[in-house]
Amino acid sequence: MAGEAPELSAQERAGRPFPVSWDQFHRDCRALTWRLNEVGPFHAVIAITRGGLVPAAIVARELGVRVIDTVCIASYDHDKQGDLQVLKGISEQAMKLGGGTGKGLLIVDDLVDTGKTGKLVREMLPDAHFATVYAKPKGRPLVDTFITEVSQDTWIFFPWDTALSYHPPLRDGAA
Ligand SMILES: O=P(O)(O)OC[C@H]1O[C@H](OP(=O)(O)OP(=O)(O)O)[C@H](O)[C@@H]1O
Ligand SMILES: O=c1[nH]c(=O)c2nc[nH]c2[nH]1
Ligand SMILES: [Mg+2]
Repeated sequence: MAGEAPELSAQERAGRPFPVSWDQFHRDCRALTWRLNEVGPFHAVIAITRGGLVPAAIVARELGVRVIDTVCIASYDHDKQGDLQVLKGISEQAMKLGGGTGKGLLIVDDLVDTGKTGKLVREMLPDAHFATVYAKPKGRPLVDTFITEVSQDTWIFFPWDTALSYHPPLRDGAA
């Protein structure tokens, strides 16, 4: 409609950038595992793809868990959230390991933002433990264990989505 403000993407609404390096991400995943080690043992790790694949590999390695399954969910197209689509559900074998309710299973994702993705997976596995590396306030109540909370107006830039590039000096107006 004429005069209507254009819709802002999640990233535009989230004014503060929070870039995370591979090094930092690895350290944060290890810190997450220290906490999870007190909660387990776990029969299997369920990674919420795609972002959950990277922390799931690191956490599973540290915890000595070799059974890893995926639940494949798409919601953001870059930084715009649409309807959640479950592209692949949890395998029958992993469901069995969790007694049908997820008991003894560990769900891993890179972050919770609005909490929509986490809520959907929790409904599939109500008794599973849900861990993320980062959490924003809206999604935080859904998570059992996380490492770093960032404000809702922050956009986290993960190392697999970014590359090194030139940054102008602060005095030239760089943020
Ligand atoms: O709490 P929410 O608002 O639901 O957002 C969190 C989800 O968004 C991102 O996934 P995305 O849908 O971008 O897919 P991807 O993991 O394949 O990048 C992120 O990896 C979480 O899974
Ligand atoms: O790379 C990302 N950074 C974020 O802060 C975020 N929130 C939802 N989905 C996200 N993806
Ligand atoms: Mg994701």
